Amino acid sequence: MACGGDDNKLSLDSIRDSLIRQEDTIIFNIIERIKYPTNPTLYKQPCSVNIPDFSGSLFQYLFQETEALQSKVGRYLSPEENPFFSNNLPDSIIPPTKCTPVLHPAAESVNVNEKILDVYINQILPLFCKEADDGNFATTAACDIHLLQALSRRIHYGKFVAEVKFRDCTDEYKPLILAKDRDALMKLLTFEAVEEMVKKRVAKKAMAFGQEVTLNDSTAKEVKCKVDPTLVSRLYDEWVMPLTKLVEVEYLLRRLD
Ligand SMILES: C=C(O[C@@H]1C=C(C(=O)O)C=C[C@H]1O)C(=O)O
Repeated sequence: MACGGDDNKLSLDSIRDSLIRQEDTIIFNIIERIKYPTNPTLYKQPCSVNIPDFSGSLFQYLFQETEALQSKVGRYLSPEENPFFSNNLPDSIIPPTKCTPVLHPAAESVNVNEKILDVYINQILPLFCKEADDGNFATTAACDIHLLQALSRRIHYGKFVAEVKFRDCTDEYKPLILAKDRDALMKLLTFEAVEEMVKKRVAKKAMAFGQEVTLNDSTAKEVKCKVDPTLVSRLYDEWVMPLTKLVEVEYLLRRLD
């Protein structure tokens, strides 16, 4: 999706297919993260160890350093990737690929990662994980980073969704953008039937991906699931879809700049 070239390739169906595939990544990453408890010490600011020139949490330190390294090898040249810590990110040593951009240039200024991080630490982790510290901080942070990057990619995909919706129905979107009418934009871009399907599908996937696989069916005990499917459905209902729609609105408001 990063490169355009042939505008006809950009369709709501192909973008929705990508969102469906991204569900798999998110659910597998949740299953990995919830092997560990919340580990609140990891997110405590300032952290208990002394890190020169750094006053944030151990998690922030690990995440910031991970992003800096990934930035050097071009991660944030992709319009699908949005950094959590954009201050002082090092330049890429890899040159950008030459392609026609799909998104309006103002897309770069839409970034809701601060909100994602806040909701993740304060609401999502306590919902999915046992409240405790087990000391596995580096491994837990590695799982967090994978999951947060997958959530961020999915949520910021709202920019592509909004671009296609705008191209498909420009006459309907234009007056609402000019009037800066957030509520009407939100209403126009919302497809409730699609959202209902998403909630049902992610619950079904959570059930399938979280199953214990045994070789001998006759000795299999009652089906145990590694992640509660209703929680995955709730994650999408309360945070993933609302934040995707927020990104859509923010992008559309800048679409005519
Ligand atoms: C992403 C879309 O826009 C909105 C957000 C959705 C989502 O985050 O899954 C689903 C339907 C729409 O209300 C879409 O139309 O597919």
